[in-house]
Amino acid sequence: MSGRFIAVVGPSGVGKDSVMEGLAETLPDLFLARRAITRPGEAGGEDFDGISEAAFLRLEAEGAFALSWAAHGLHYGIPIAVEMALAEGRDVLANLSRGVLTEAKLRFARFEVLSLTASPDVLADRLRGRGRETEAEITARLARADSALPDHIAAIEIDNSGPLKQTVAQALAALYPERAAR
Ligand SMILES: Nc1ncnc2c1ncn2[C@@H]1O[C@H](COP(=O)(O)OP(=O)(O)O)[C@@H](O)[C@H]1O
Ligand SMILES: O=P(O)(O)OC[C@H]1O[C@H](OP(=O)(O)OP(=O)(O)O)[C@H](O)[C@@H]1O
Repeated sequence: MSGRFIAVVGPSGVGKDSVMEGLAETLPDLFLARRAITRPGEAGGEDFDGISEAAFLRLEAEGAFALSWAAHGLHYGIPIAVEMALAEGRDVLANLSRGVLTEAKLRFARFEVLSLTASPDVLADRLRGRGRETEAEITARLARADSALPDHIAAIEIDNSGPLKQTVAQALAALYPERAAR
């Protein structure tokens, strides 16, 4: 059977990449989608492929991305390699924009959404602590923090205001209930 495409969504700074890494530590067989982003490669945070806008647009036109979108003045792409991992039966985790969920649901036969939340104060602290964005960029990211998921998208919702370990344990239990039963 093919793997599941698991979209991880939520406001900037909520902990999407941290939770994805925590899940992959426990389940090394998970495939973490490495995104192409038009952000300088040394920017820090998640492991991503930093490319120029011209390179991004060329790759996008060539069909190199399973999904692509623009946000925060940047372009983002999920490499087509995820299709191969799914075909091998591996579950794929990808940090997505909430705006691309409808398209993703149509594209992937087995599709799940992990929606992470945290209070505005926690988000602001985390973004400042991460230190990747300027104060103006942080303000812009906080302004879109409460955008909702589309109505027809069912999601596993987990609050990541507490310890990361707790969130990872909750996500594991929700995504892999058979593990908890063992
Ligand atoms: N549960 C948590 N408790 C404390 N800090 C966290 C937690 N989850 C994430 N962080 C920290 O918050 C910052 C933003 O996390 P990150 O995973 O980059 O979020 P996102 O990918 O959603 O923008 C990082 O510095 C990360 O280490
Ligand atoms: O439409 P939204 O749901 O608001 O999401 C917009 C973008 O924000 C996040 O990007 P990015 O990884 O650059 O930011 P983050 O690490 O701060 O979440 C997310 O992965 C999307 O690419």
